[in-house]
Amino acid sequence: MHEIHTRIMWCLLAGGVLLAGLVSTDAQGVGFARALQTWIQVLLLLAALATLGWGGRLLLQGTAGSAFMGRPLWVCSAVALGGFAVLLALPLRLSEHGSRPALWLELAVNILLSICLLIVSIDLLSSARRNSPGAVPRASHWLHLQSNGAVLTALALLVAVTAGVAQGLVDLEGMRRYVLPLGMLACCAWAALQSRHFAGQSGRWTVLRLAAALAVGAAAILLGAGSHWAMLLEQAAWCYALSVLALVLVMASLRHSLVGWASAHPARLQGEEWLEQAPIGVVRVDGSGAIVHANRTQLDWLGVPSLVDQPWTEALAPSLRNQAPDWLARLRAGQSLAFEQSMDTPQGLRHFQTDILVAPQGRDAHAFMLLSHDVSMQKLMVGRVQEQQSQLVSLVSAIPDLVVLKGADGRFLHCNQAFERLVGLAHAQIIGRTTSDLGLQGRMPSDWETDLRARNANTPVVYEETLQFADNGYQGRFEITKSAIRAANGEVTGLLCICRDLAERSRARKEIERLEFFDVLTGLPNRRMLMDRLEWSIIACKQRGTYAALLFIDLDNFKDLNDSLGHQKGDRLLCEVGKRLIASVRSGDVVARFGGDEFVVLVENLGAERVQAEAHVRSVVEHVITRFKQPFVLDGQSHHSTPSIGVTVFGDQESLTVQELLKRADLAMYEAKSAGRNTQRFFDPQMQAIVNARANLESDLRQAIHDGELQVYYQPVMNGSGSLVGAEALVRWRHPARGLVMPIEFIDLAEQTGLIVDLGNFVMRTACEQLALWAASPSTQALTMSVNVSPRQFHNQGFVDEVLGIVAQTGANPARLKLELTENLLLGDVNETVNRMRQLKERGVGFSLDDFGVGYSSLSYLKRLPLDQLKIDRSFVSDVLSDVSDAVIVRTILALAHSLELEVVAEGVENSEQVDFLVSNGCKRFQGFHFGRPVPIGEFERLHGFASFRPA
Ligand SMILES: Nc1nc2c(ncn2[C@@H]2O[C@@H]3COP(=O)(O)O[C@H]4[C@@H](O)[C@H](n5cnc6c(=O)[nH]c(N)nc65)O[C@@H]4COP(=O)(O)O[C@H]3[C@H]2O)c(=O)[nH]1
Repeated sequence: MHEIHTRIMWCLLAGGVLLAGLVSTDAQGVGFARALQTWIQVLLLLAALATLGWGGRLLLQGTAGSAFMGRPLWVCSAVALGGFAVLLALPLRLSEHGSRPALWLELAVNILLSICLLIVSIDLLSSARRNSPGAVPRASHWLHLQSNGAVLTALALLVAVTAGVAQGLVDLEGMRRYVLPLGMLACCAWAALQSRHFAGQSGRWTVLRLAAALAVGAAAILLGAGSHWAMLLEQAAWCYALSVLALVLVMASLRHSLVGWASAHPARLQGEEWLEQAPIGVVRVDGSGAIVHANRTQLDWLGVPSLVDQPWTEALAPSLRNQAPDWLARLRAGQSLAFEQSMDTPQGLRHFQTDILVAPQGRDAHAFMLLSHDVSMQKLMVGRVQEQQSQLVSLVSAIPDLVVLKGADGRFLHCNQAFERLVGLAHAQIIGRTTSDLGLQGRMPSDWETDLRARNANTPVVYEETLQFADNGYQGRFEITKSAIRAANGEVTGLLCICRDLAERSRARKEIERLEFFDVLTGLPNRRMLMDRLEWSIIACKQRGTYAALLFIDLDNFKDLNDSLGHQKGDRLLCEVGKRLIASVRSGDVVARFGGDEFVVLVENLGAERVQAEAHVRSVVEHVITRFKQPFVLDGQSHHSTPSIGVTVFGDQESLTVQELLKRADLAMYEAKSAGRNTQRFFDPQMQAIVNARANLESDLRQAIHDGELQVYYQPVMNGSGSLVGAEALVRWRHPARGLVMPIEFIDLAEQTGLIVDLGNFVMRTACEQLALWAASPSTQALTMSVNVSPRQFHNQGFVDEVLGIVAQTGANPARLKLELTENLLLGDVNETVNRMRQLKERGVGFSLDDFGVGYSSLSYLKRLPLDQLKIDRSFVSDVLSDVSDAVIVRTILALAHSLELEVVAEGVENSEQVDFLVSNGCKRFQGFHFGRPVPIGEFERLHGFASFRPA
C-alpha cells in the first residue's frame, strides 16, 4: 500500500509538471507557466508545513530531535514568512512579469523555502539517526554538528547575499539564475542522499530521479540565455526537483514515524536500546516483508552478523517457511500470530515461542515485529515433568491397591485401573466428577464423611471398609488411607486416597515369606530356612540334652542325567526326590533343598543316648536308600538315581556352629561318594583329620613345586635278552621333614587341585633333557623314555603345545618319547582325546596305555587310539604263576596286543619265573624290581654301565 501511494503521488506530480510544460507552450505561455511555478511553490510550502506538522506532533509528544527542539520558533516564523512572501508575490507575478520588487520577493521566497526545507530535512535525519536502534552516539553528534553547521552556513550565505545585493555588489538576476539554483542543487542533493536512510529501498531511485531532474535544470540554467524554452525547462526542473525533495521528506517523515513509532516516547526509545541486549529476539519487518532490524540476541541465535534487508522468513525455522505466505496474509489482515519453532542454532537445537505483532493502525499498516523467547529449558523441564508424570501414572496404575486423587472440590483428578474396576467405569468417565456425580455413595458409604475428616486432620485418616468390585463382584475388606494434600500456605489442594485389600495383603505376606524361606522348584524349605532351624535345633539339643542328626544328600551323577535328559526332566527328578525324602522321615523333621542336587534332612528328637540316636538315624538313612531303589518315572520313562549320604549326629558337643555341622555332614557325604556312591558315611573325627592333612599336603606340595623339591627317578625297561631298552620317569618328592615321599601319596591330590599340570611339566622337561643327553652317545641313543601323563594334565588346554615346546626346547627325539596314559583318561571326550594324540603322533611322539586290564577297557577304543604299547598292570603279573585267571588275562592281553600289532610291557616283574612265563607267552619288554628299582639318574647310569651324561 505504501508503495502504491508513493507511485500515485509520483504520477500526479509528473503529470502536473507535464501539464505545466504543455500549458507553458500555450499561446499565453510564459505568464501562465510562471503562475504555475508559483502555485507549485505554494504547494511545496504546504508540504513543508505538513512535514513541520509531523515535527510539531513529535514536539507535542516530547520526542522530536534536538534540532527541532532548539529552533521551533524561528523555523515556524521562517516558514510563515515564506508563505506570506509567496502570497504577496503571487499577484505581482500574475500582474507584472519581471518587475524588481517581484524578483526580490521571489528571491526571498526561494531562500526561505530552501532554508526551511534544509532545516526540516536535517532535523528529520538527525532525529531518525538518533532514534534508530544501534545508532552510535558519536555519529549522532556528528550529524548534529553537520546540521548546525549547515544552518549556520545557510544563514551566513543569506546575510552575505542580502548585504551584497543591498550594496549593489551582487547581480540579483545573475544570482537568481546561477548561484541560487546551484546552492539549491547542492542542498537538494545532500538532502536526497541522506533521505535514503529513511526512504528505504526506494531511496536510491529517488536520488537518481532527483539528480536527473537537477541535471536538466542545471543544464537549462547554464545554457539559458533567457530563451523562452530554456526558461521553461528551468522552471520545469525546479518544479520537479523541489517537488521530489518535498515528497521525499514527507514520505520519509511518514515512514520514519511509522517504522520507528516506538520512538514517540522517551521510555520507548530507551526500551529499544534495552531490547538490543534483552534475552528475547526482536525482528522488525517493513511492509514489503524485508527485515529492517534484528536485535543482537536474535542474531546470536541465528549465528548471522546481520538480517537487514533479508526476507522476514529468515527469522523462521526452515520447516515453517512454507506457511509464510498464509501467515503474511493473516498479518496483513491485522491478525497477530503466536507459534513455537525449533531451530538449529550454533548452540544446538533450541526451541522458541514466537509472537508476531502487527503495527498499530495508522502507521505502516503492513509492518510487523517478531518477538521470540527461548523456551528450550522450559520445554526440557516440561518434557521431564511429563515423562515423570507418565512414569508415575504407569506406576500408580500398576499398583494393585486402589489409588485415587481428588481435587479440593472433591472431583476426581486421577485414579488407577484398580479403582476403575471397583466403580466399573472408564477413566474418562470418572475424571472431573464427584462421588455423588457417579452415584458411588452406596459403593463407598463413608467417602464423603472421611474426605471431610482428612481435610481437617494433619495426619492421614485410616479406616476399614468393605468394598465390592463392580467388574467381577469381588467383595473384600479394605484398609483405606486418606491424606490431605496441602499447598505451602496450608490450604488443602487435594486428597489422596489409597485402598488396600487386607486379604490380598496377607496373601502377599505369605508369598513373600514363601519366596524368602522356601525353594521355588520343590517347595521345600531353602538353605536360609534350614540354617534358622538348625540354629534352633542346636540350642534345643543343648537345653533338652537330646540328640539330632543332619543328613547331607547328594544325587549321584545328577549332572550327567540333567545334561542327557534335559533340564526340565532334571527339575522333575529333583521334585520327586524331595517327595521321597519327605516320605522317608517323620512329619516333624525338616527336609530342605540346599542347592542344585543337594538336599539336607534334619532329624530331631533322637533321644538322650548317642548309640540309640545313631541307630535311629541309620534306619532313616537306609529308608532313604531303599526308597531310591525304586525308579523315578519322568514323563512315562523310568530313571534310576542313587544318593550319597553323609551323616553327622550332634547334641553333646559344646559350641558347635551351624557351619561346622554342615561341613561335617558334607565331608561324610564326600566319603560316601569316594566309597563308590549310593551309600552312606557317618562323620568321625578321623575324617576331619584326613581333610586337614590333605589341606596341609596341598600347601606343602605347592611350595615343593615352587622350591624345586621334586626329583625324577628312572626305572629300567628291559627286553627278553636282558638288555636295557628304555626307562620310565617316576616323580619323587624330597620333603625337608618327611624325607622321600612316594607319588601314591600326592599324585591324586595334585590331580584334584590342578597342581598336576606344573608337576607333569617338570617331569616331562627333566625326562626330555635326559633323553637329549642320551642321544649324544651311541650306547644310549636308542633308549626310550616313558613319562606318565595324568587325565587332568592331558585334558589341560595347551597340553599338545606344551609337550611339543618342551621337545623342541630340550632337543629330545620325539620318536624316543612315550607318553603313558591311563584308561580313565578315556572317560572324557574320546574324539578330543584321539585328536590330541594324533597331533602329537604326527610329530613322532609314541603312546602307551598304562595299567592295562584294571580299568575301563574297551576294545573299540583300543582300535581307535593311535597307541604303540600296552603295559600289563603289575597286579596281573605278580600272581601270574599262582592265579590261573591272572595267567589267562596276561595271555589274552599278549594275544590281543599281538593281533593289534602293539608292543607289550609287563610291569611289576619281580622274579625270573615270571620272566620265563611272560617270555614263553610272547612278551618282549619287562619292567620290575627284578631288573631294577626306580633310582636317581646318576645311580641309573652307574647301574647300567654307562658314563653320566649330566653336565658337570
Ligand atoms: N611292587 C612293585 N612295584 C613296582 C615294581 N616295578 C615297578 N613298580 C612300581 O610301579 C609303579 C609303576 O608306575 P605306574 O604304573 O605308572 O604308576 C605310577 C604312576 O601312575 C604315578 N606316577 C609316578 N610318577 C608320575 C608322574 O611323574 N606323573 C604322573 N602323572 N603320575 C606318576 O604314580 C604311580 C606309582 O609310582 P611309583 O610309586 O613310582 O611306582 C611305580 C614303580 O615303582 C615291582 O616289581 N613291584
